[in-house]
Amino acid sequence: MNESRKYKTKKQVSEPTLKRLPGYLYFLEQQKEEGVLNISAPTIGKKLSCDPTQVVKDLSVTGIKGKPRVGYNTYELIHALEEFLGFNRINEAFLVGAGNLGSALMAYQEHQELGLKIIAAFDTDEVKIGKSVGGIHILDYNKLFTLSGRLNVKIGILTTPNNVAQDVAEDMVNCGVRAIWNFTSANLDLPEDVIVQTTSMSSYAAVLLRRLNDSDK
Ligand SMILES: NC(=O)c1ccc[n+]([C@@H]2O[C@H](COP(=O)([O-])OP(=O)(O)OC[C@H]3O[C@@H](n4cnc5c(N)ncnc54)[C@H](O)[C@@H]3O)[C@@H](O)[C@H]2O)c1
Repeated sequence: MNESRKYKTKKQVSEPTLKRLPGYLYFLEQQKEEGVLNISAPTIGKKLSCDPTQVVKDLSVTGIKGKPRVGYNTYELIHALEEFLGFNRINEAFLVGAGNLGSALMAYQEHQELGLKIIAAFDTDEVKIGKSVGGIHILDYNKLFTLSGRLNVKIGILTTPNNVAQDVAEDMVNCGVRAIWNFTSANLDLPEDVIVQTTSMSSYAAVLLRRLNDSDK
């Protein structure tokens, strides 16, 4: 890869673009498996229902440019996307709240392919403490404070009940966490420099149901 190539800083990249990038990567990996060496923006756009101009704009964040009549080199683009998204680095994460959803996330090892590795889970429930799910130990929540100093983990996954989410999130931040993947419905109030990504299944369900309802009219 060209060492002089400069990535745009992620702050300049819009959230819709960032959300589309993993989809491009997934599609390109499929194409690589099928032996496709070069691929054009219109081909990518057609498959992913995206305007080719938008595809070119999105992929430009990696610093890779397609060649006229040839397109992108599949391998080069995959590598650049992985590097841009941080998928080829392993980022360690804590999970707090090893209940139904937390356990499902712990058992879902494919997160590692996205560069995210849950190294420990914490819970207050004595029945769960000491057990493990997907090879990940569930530890006493009180140990979060002592262990975080040693482990220097920057990512926290929040899967507690909503009513304790704010307190737990504040604890995570006090333990050095800089980015929280929030699965609760709580609207977290945290310092501005903390990155919070909320995955609210209820809002996705609301959009789905509303669209279904509209399409029936
Ligand atoms: N289960 C789902 O499919 C689902 C879907 C969407 C959203 N959510 C959201 O995810 C969150 C968890 O849901 P769930 O169904 O897994 O609940 P759950 O009750 O099964 O799990 C919550 C876990 O958090 C632990 N916990 C409670 N207080 C704690 C604290 N102060 N510190 C550390 N751990 C604590 C509990 O012991 C329990 O193990 C909720 O906010 C819920 O709204 C769940």
